[in-house]
Amino acid sequence: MKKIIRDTFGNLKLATEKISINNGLGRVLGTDIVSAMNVPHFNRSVVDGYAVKLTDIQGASSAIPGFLRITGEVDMGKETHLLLNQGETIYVPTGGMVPVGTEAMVMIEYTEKLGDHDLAIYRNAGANENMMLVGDDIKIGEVAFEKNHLLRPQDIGVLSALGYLEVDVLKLPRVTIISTGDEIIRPGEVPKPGEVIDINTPALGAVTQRLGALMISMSYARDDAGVIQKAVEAALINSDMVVLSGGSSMGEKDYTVKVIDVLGKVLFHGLSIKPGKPTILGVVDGKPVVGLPGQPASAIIVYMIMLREFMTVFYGQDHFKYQTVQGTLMENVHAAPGRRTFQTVAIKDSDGSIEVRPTHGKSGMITLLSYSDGYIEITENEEGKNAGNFVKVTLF
Ligand SMILES: Nc1nc2c(c(=O)[nH]1)N[C@H]1C(S)=C(S)[C@@H](COP(=O)(O)OP(=O)(O)OC[C@H]3O[C@@H](n4cnc5c(N)ncnc54)[C@H](O)[C@@H]3O)O[C@H]1N2
Ligand code: MOO
Repeated sequence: MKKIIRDTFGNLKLATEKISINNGLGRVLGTDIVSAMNVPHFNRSVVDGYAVKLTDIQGASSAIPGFLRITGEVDMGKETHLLLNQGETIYVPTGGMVPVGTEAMVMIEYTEKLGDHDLAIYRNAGANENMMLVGDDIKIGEVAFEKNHLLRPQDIGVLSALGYLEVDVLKLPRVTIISTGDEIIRPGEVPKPGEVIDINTPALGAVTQRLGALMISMSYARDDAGVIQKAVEAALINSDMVVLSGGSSMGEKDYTVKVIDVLGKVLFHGLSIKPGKPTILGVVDGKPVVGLPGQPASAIIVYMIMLREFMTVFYGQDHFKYQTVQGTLMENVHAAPGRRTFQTVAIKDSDGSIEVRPTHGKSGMITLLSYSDGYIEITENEEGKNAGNFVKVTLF
């Protein structure tokens, strides 16, 4: 699946848009960010203390202090034109600009004022100690971030330090989710026997959001090839990806694969995974059209796995790694032979060691996922896992 997604859609490019850096959290950079300035752009003190020449306090200690003449004080936030000469010292507050000639800063607690103009210093210092020099943080011309970098809170801080108010980011991939099925009714409606309140659209929308994409629309289609085809065509106008829920199997009224076949090309119908065997992937107008199994737990798990691959393609980087924890399996787990099994599990922290227990239920049960914390993967070549095995859990 990974390979087919990368080979077919590897060239899909998202347009960029300019946004305020204050809305940048979780967005992906559309350009390299090259620093147009040095940060800091003046030599500054990182302590409240006194500017010194190294030789003036060489060998100074609590027993034998160095004595210096105080010739001035730097004002916070102002440029200083003071000059530090041999035998002199100048007070500089934390963050203040250090005078030309300063070789180190000594913290105020290692000094003692003797009258208004004399200072005893009770320790020595190394070159540039307690100072931040021009460009120490970021140098002019330096690439602060490369294109496709995912912005975290600290990165927003870097952008602000570099003078950015706005930044170019990749547009969020737009996804339309279409739930198919004659039995599906909208959330909020009261189901008659045989009808089912839609679970998948809201849940898949939330997966979309969590993975950094945008659900632009959700719609419903009856089990009718013409209706589904029209819904897909309409969705493709404004979407980067279309997701159909239900109708992926072999039933008489399972039209997803037929519709993709008419509009474009079916890349695969069926994956050797459990759950999610009947999953479909197609391409229409160069865009992915995904057919998810209708069973809610299957649809959600398969979508989490597939969308992550698509986001890697869209954003050019694997930003959306799911978190994993390792723990000890507490019960034997059997796998479907020849299929990669995604076994849902619950985890419990027992005195610092993680206990992993399989959760059981039918893939039509949405609570199977809500009382699970994640899943373990059992490869197609394994028959299962045994109690006592150390396993990796991918968290939901
Ligand atoms: N003869 C076979 N039958 C089935 C097979 C098979 O290989 N041969 N595979 C089974 C597996 S596995 C799955 S998964 C399902 C997939 O079926 P579809 O993708 O065609 O989905 P539907 O038939 O439309 O629905 C299945 C089930 O899920 C409920 N559903 C559908 N959409 C929603 C929704 N939006 N919200 C809540 N629930 C939904 C639907 O009512 C059905 O109960 O096929 C098996 N059958
Ligand atoms: O493979 Mo279906 O997706 O078991 O529920």
